[in-house]
Amino acid sequence: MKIAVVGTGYVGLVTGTCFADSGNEVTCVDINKAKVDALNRGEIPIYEPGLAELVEHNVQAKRLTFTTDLAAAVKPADIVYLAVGTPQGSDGAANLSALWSVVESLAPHLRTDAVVVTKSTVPVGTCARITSMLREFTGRDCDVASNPEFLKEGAAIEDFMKPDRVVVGVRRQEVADILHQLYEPFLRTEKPFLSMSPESAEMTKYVANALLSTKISFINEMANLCERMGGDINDVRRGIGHDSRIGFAFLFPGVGYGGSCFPKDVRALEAMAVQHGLEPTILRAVDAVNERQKSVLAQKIEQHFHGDLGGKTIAVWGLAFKPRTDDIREAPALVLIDWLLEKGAKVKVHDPEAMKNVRADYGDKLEYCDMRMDALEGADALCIMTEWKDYHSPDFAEMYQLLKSPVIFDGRNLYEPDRMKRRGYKYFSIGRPAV
Ligand SMILES: NC(=O)C1=CN([C@@H]2O[C@H](COP(=O)(O)OP(=O)(O)OC[C@H]3O[C@@H](n4cnc5c(N)ncnc54)[C@H](O)[C@@H]3O)[C@@H](O)[C@H]2O)C=CC1
Ligand SMILES: O=C(O)[C@H]1O[C@H](OP(=O)(O)OP(=O)(O)OC[C@H]2O[C@@H](n3ccc(=O)[nH]c3=O)[C@H](O)[C@@H]2O)[C@H](O)[C@@H](O)[C@@H]1O
Repeated sequence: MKIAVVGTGYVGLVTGTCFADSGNEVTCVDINKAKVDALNRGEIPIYEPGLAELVEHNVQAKRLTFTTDLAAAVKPADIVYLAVGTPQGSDGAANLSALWSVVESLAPHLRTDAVVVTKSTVPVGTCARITSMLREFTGRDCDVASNPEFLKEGAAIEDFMKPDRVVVGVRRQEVADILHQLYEPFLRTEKPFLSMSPESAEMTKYVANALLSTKISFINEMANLCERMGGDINDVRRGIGHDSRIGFAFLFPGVGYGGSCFPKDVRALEAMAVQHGLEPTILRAVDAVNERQKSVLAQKIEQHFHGDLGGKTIAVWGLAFKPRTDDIREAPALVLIDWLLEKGAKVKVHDPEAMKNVRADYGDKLEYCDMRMDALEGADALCIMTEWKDYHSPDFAEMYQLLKSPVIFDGRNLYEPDRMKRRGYKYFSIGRPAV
């Protein structure tokens, strides 16, 4: 099939590349010329494991191209995927301005039998609105479908190639058949292809992200409670997770969820509820708990240093909102760093992939260390904000020598408190006793 993917960000680039890899002819379109030029030079604008190799392979096979020319990409396309950003607007609802502008621009170039598919996360009713916009612009009924994406950054290729399920929202069975054919190569392990109305598909995406966010906020609240009552959330996590009704996934306590999706999607769903006259009690609580959780390490640091951080040097390991990505959108590490700078601390940072993005925002306000151990030299404490594999088994004796005082604030519970105590550290983590 000939496919146009509009919006070549995390989702658009992965979607386009994976569809090209399964034999389709894909043109990825973006409004950002610098990004398209970079892709045409063979440079990948984001860090996502395995993506660079897959892009290169499919470009060489002449199945994957990049352009800023929307008309040229749309004209021959059997399917036009929309994967532009849908960021949070000032009122909390999703801002769909990029999407509307794309729909208007592509309408004159759409083949009469083409299918337009939303891959972006869009509020319930968006497919219906695109359908009426296209009717207005083209004078005919066009097929518009929803196909929400469930990939995780850092595992995007794997998630796309081996999805737990594929969800499509369609008005006609013929459109479901076309999308089923497109996805068949990815469903060979008998994973379900679920066809429903566009409204249900759009809602499915928000409900999935909201439920995952709820699990995280729930375990974080329980972790904070454990700490005050003398329990250990790790033991509690194990204690509940073996119950097959509960399970272990997404119940790791930490410094709050970040990223470009959970925070905005919870708020967008909240906004939809309010628009429809429903009080989103749980969603508001999930968001509020998460905002509070981003400052739990700051509270521990403040207490330890008796509120005086002026002249102190703090090392921060992990800047990305999660491991295996360079994405720093809504990263909890940045909330901590802003607070440390405000308190007058000197901040030394390390991250395996995200330092370039942080440097673009913070410039010389921070000291950037290419090696994780360099960040520790002369530091009064180390804060761990992202659970990169690089931080799981460091040389604790060497760290002890490098740090000015052996104090660790671990926002991801990477180490065993008792062992840290034996190694001579003062060790604070989430939902476990400080030692
Ligand atoms: N990042 C993720 O892991 C996931 C994101 N999503 C959803 O996918 C959508 C896209 O997210 P990301 O890829 O992360 O966003 P992104 O910000 O990385 O990429 C969006 C791209 O769209 C381009 N764009 C904006 N206006 C355009 C226009 N008029 N014409 C052509 N291109 C245009 C931008 O230049 C940018 O390259 C969002 O709705 C998001 O909620 C869904 C699942 C996972
Ligand atoms: O809509 C989206 O954009 C995507 O959002 C999330 O994916 P992503 O944000 O890339 O990463 P996650 O692995 O879900 O992590 C999100 C945040 O939750 C945090 N988290 C995750 C799991 C956990 O147990 N505890 C926890 O604090 C992570 O540290 C991270 O900050 C969802 O997992 C994807 O299914 C979805 O497609």
